[in-house]
Amino acid sequence: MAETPLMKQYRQIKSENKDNILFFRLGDFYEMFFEDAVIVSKELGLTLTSRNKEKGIDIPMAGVPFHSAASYISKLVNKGYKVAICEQVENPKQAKGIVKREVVKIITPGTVIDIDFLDEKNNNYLLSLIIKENRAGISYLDITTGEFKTFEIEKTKVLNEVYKISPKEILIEEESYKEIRDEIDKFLEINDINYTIINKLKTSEELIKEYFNIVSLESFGIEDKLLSIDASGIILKYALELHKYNELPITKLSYENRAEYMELNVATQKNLELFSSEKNNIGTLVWVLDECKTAMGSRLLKKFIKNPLTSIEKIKKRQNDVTFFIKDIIKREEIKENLKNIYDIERLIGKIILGTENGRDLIALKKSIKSSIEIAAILNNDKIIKIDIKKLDYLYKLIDTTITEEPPFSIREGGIIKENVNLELDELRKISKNAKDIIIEIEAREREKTGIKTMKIKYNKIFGYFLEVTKSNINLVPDTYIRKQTLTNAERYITEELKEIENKIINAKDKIENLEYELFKEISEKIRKEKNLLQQLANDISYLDVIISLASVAIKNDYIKPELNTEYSIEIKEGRHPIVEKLLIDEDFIANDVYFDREKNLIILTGPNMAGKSTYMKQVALILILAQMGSYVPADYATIGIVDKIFTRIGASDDLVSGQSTFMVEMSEVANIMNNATENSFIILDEVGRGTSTFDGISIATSITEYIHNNVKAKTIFATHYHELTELENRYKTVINYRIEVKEIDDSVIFLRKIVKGGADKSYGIEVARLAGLPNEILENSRKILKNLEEKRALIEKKIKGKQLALFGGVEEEIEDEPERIVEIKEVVPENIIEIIKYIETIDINNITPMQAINYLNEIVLKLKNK
Ligand SMILES: Nc1ncnc2c1ncn2[C@@H]1O[C@H](COP(=O)(O)OP(=O)(O)OP(=O)(O)O)[C@@H](O)[C@H]1O
Repeated sequence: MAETPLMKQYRQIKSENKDNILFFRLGDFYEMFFEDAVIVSKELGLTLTSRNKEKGIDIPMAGVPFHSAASYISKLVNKGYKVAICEQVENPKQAKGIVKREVVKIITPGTVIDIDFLDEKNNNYLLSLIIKENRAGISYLDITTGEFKTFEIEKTKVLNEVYKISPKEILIEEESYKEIRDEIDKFLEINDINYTIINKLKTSEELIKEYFNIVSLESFGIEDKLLSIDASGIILKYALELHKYNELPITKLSYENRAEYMELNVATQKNLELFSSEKNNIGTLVWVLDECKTAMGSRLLKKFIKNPLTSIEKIKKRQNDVTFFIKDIIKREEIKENLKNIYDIERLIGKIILGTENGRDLIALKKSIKSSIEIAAILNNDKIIKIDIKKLDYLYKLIDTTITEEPPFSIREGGIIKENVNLELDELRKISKNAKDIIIEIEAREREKTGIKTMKIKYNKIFGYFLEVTKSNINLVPDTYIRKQTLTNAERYITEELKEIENKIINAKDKIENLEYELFKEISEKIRKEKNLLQQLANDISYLDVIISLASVAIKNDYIKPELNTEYSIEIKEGRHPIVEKLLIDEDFIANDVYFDREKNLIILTGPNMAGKSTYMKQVALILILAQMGSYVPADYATIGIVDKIFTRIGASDDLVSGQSTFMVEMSEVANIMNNATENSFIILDEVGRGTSTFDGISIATSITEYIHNNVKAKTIFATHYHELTELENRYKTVINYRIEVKEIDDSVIFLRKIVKGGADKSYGIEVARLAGLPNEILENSRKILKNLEEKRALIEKKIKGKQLALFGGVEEEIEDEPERIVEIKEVVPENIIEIIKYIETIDINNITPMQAINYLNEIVLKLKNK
């Protein structure tokens, strides 16, 4: 069979939407064909059918009903697909030939506007990226709230910033993509972010000016930021095209100076468990801090957490606001009650601008405005937020006097507009309301006239209103009645008068619906005019919500106000880990101090597995983040010199995904830290060097510590199993040893969780194994082996030390010209230690040089490898 006109139309539209799944409107359904049908049937579990054969081949087809399409679309978009919605754009009854169809919008993961399908506590960002030489321009937009920001940074920091923003979709300029393809491909895959490669715009500046109706970019502070201009142009064009140049809720573009925020790289953001990309945030910092009453507040709180400040004035402003609400319990609690009644104003105003609002949205807005006005009254002269009450009051009254309290979901149904708003509407309503009375009147009159006492006026969908007369009375029916239907016991008639009334009722209903729709849109338009005010209100309310949440959390968890300054030193007394302390059920959290100044800035932390080393280090980092975001902190006392960056090297969580060896990942992260940390940074190193053999590990750990001491000078905590590292305290003035105290009773250890001065002398691995439930037999055997090993090791160490043959430091210095030899000593796994010891013991250790010792070790390794 030849191609039908409909399929011809389909093909034409599909050819312009190759990258999108085409939802093709056919009556009450959206149909997908060919490849699209196969994809959606798989992704949405729809039945795959087929349409009349074309050239002898079945056309695969799948469809969803129009009224429930939104949830299907959102599922597809969440899976990363782009969906083009193709509608019938003329009335099928009036169409000559095939109905005209057009794509009216395209929905992509970063441009979803249907907020019912978005997570309310997370922004839905679209981000654009452009790179030139070693600089990058980034813009990001949440189309549901209108937030549109841009900044420029060094190219090396792109991924850190993108991870902070966590966009749903990225637009990457073509040349830029080529440049960073290797890094970004992996990153996008791991973090499940969709991307589109996009051409640079030649007219970014013009587009921005035209969209915002401004003559110069100066008002946005980006007149000389060429990369930002290009990145913003890309986003704006993309969003406008997808929404077919309808008005978007974007009212301004702001330039962000990223240097005002603490730098946190991707690994650090993950390691510190600030937030989770999942909905479930349990065990994260957000989980502890989020007592916000509004979704807007929760979204802003996440931004605070990801972006601790570095400017002391700005931190203090927030801190003072938190303090205000800690002190004024009455205002705090009263405002909280009001916040509970505030809806997502940010997204409501977005809907109004996009034209997707309904009556319920206006009622939600009204209630939110009412509570906001009450909040303003409670705050009175306390200048925490600056709301223009007069204008808000006008908007409140506008909605209150016009929109019914419980409007229907659809704005086409009527029942939205109150009485006394519009004369014509009231008249029409009267007609429709009176219709029933008129019908009753007619019934009475006709009974009287004909003498048929049992005659009734009834209604059904086919005939509308009709008169029903029982068979026994048929002879009394006048000629003017028009017979419509015969039943067993009765006849049904209509009259001219009844038809007339019926038309009036139907007409009135249509007119009411149309008029209500028009009036509704007029009211929306008036609200839309105040979008700047409402966006400002949304900002103020979210800020207030976050500040009050921080105050409530501080009180509930017994936090204190940290002192902040621009000095180098940090002192925290009785600090606690904000998350772990909340997760402990049977145990109390043991608080610990930390102290850094220029004289002592490098802590070597030893202690058994599971004693609490990671907890301690992370708690220091988290307290810094809390302090610099303006929050109170879990401690008894804290004075904090502001830090510019926090770095962490912890664990091996990413290794599985990236495909690199654990050691490689570890070393590249350490390299990144060494290259980027400044003396104002704070560094956590957990077990660095563990990814390779003991000997290499110790050498590398040692030289890292030395490098930090000599060059970086950042405040650092280095947790390690290598007690050998504790010797550095003797060599370097700024190094200080701490350990986590344990108490040994017979064969078991009790973790005291207290940090004390000095290094640990063993690692208690077997004890931890016992706690983990390893069978006794294995434990006993391990203890014997360990004892044996320790004796031999002590013996060898004595011999080696006697000849300045320490396995680090000394050796390193002597073989400096051949550093690669150290690296060769790999893969010496603990099980092989006995063999190594045996081998070493055959050597006359008193008569060899350090170089020879290294050579011997290499030989051993080779032997073991070849075994
Ligand atoms: N200060 C503390 N007070 C109470 N419990 C603590 C404290 N610190 C740690 N813990 C508990 O001990 C557990 C282990 O702590 P952590 O992971 O910090 O140990 P670790 O020394 O880093 O271990 P490993 O070396 O095996 O990584 C925590 O999950 C927590 O339950």
